[in-house]
Amino acid sequence: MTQQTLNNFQEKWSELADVKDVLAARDWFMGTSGNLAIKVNDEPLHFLVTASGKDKYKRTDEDFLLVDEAGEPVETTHLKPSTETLLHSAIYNKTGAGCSLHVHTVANNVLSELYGDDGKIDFNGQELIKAFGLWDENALLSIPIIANHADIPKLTEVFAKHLTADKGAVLIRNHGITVWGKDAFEAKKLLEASEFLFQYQLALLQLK
Ligand SMILES: CSCCC(=O)C(=O)COP(=O)(O)O
Ligand SMILES: [Zn+2]
Repeated sequence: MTQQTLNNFQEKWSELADVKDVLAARDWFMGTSGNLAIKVNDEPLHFLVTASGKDKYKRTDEDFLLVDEAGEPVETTHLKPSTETLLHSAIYNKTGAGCSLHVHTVANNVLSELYGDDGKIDFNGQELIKAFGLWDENALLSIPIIANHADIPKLTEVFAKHLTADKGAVLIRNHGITVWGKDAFEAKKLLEASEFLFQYQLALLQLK
């Protein structure tokens, strides 16, 4: 590893660890759920992904491991990449994204079930859709909802159909949300904006 590669690796590790701490403070990793990834190198494609099954509320030296474009560890390790690494691989293989985040929350699960049969949930007239770059007064943010296939290659195949832009979000029914953006800042912004919109919609439905 050259000094530059090492510096980049450490920088990306620390960026992802900082995002993980903020999401943990929001209590978005219940029961070891969730996984996070950040691209470290384009060619060959290498990205850091959370190790599977860890308590993501803790910060340790074994939180992430480096994997290749197929989601396989780059070096021999006792750590297992996230069971959902293939979703992150698909993001980096099909888009120009640099960071991808997946969390399970009560709000995203309840809404994915309520709107699951529609295959999407729409938001308009909401200030926070601007986080997705939608600034027009009549702009519509439509977040796709896909079935939660237990078979991860199958889930990835369905998920990958929605990887049509360098930033976006997909809800997996009764499972969670995956967002991606050009870097950690953008991915975190999209995740927070999505969760704000979900919490708002849930609160509104409860008042009706
Ligand atoms: C215990 S949560 C079920 C698996 C899951 O959906 C998830 O997000 C966490 O899996 P990982 O292998 O990334 O820890
Ligand atoms: Zn999950």
